[in-house]
Amino acid sequence: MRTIALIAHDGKKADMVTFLRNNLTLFKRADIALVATGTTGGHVEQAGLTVQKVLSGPRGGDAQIAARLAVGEIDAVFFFRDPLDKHPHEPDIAMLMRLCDVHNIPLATNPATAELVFAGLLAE
Ligand SMILES: O=C(CO)COP(=O)(O)O
Repeated sequence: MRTIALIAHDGKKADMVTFLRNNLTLFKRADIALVATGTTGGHVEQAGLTVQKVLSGPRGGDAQIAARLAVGEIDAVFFFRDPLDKHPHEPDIAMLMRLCDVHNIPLATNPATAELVFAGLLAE
């Protein structure tokens, strides 16, 4: 079972939904579990997928996902960041990205990279 974390800033949520819809059949595979920050998770559900939702990002959701990946519970993070907007929880975002590097967890910050990482995960 592979677990993928899905996170998208508000300006990138539409991109996340498009990415999920384009890969819906593959995401529905029984051996892939999804976890998402709160608001992103709602969009994931609307796209037709089952997802475990944690808190919204600004309320600590990024930190929850970071804690889980630090103990080996998450295999990849698809985090569609909006580089053109400010975020009050920037320290949490930086922490999540840092822990991906500390623990060598694939981190895709845009759909093009996510396509490649997802294909790699499926090929394993
Ligand atoms: O803020 C986020 C990531 O930093 C995303 O949080 P939401 O999915 O709750 O909008």
